[in-house]
Amino acid sequence: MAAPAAVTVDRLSKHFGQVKAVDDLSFAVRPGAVTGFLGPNGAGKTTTLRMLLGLMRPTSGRALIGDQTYTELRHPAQTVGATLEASSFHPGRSGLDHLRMYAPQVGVPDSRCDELLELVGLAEAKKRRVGGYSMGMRQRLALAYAMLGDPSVVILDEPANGLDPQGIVWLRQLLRAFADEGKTVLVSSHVLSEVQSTVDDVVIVAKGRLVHESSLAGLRDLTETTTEIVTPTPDRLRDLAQRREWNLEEAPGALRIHGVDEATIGAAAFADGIELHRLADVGVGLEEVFLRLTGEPTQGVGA
Ligand SMILES: Nc1ncnc2c1ncn2[C@@H]1O[C@H](COP(=O)(O)OP(=O)(O)OP(=O)(O)O)[C@@H](O)[C@H]1O
Repeated sequence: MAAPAAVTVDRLSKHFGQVKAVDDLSFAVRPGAVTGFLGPNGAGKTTTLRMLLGLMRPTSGRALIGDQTYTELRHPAQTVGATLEASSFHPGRSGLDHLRMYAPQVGVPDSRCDELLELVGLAEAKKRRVGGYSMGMRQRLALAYAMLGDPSVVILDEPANGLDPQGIVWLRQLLRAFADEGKTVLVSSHVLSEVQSTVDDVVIVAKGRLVHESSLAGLRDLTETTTEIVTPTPDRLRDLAQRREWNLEEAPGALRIHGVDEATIGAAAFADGIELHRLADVGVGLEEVFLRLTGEPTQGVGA
């Protein structure tokens, strides 16, 4: 039997006057995996996370950690760690002071603060004032803050913001390690490419509503491989496609083969001595699938 969902959003809505920031949204997030919470700017991600963390009351519906709302949790810091407010640190205080002030509330010793600052790569900067931290350093501090109580659910709002490429690789490994420990990891982003090598599952929202929920593999199933070929000897290519049982389609001045990539077609054409003047991937990639789902205009593809 699958483990019960660690985060459940159930028919959740939040309206600000006429604006339906979150509109009858339902999804579930499982433990032991990294889930991407994705959608364009203004899709309602932060509003959803704020309701999940008890920072905002829903207009209707429920946002649950386990089977409780955040405000019902007996040990919130040990249950959920979040980085919603990465910019709200006091500029005059050091990173270490921030964690030390919070440690007694969470019930952990000061030594845990040093350990965590080491884990997030801030050991050398821990005594510097946060006002002098870069955006990426603040993200790292926010992560240390979230992890202080060793929570089983980790909720991160755009955690890659401000991180350099090495920082992004580091973050990916850290999130993977959390998931491998059995933690529930929910990470929001407005860019699929930023998280696609990190996440196991995706929850995609647009205009406050759910537009897709599946594994990343399930999202990949919506992609289409189509290769366009221009050759001076199209009959020979038609013959090759027939022998290989490829799905070939006639296009103006070109041939298109569905479900077979450029490398496979190029190699087969080369083996048969067929001259090619063009061999191009014209399919629908993961990013395009995401843009279509979220209703963003895409170039050259009917959305
Ligand atoms: N306190 C508020 N008062 C009025 N409208 C709000 C408030 N908070 C959010 N909104 C509106 O709700 C919608 C969803 O905003 P939200 O910040 O949740 O989106 P998001 O998906 O997190 O976007 P981004 O990726 O830009 O952070 C937007 O139209 C936003 O303007």
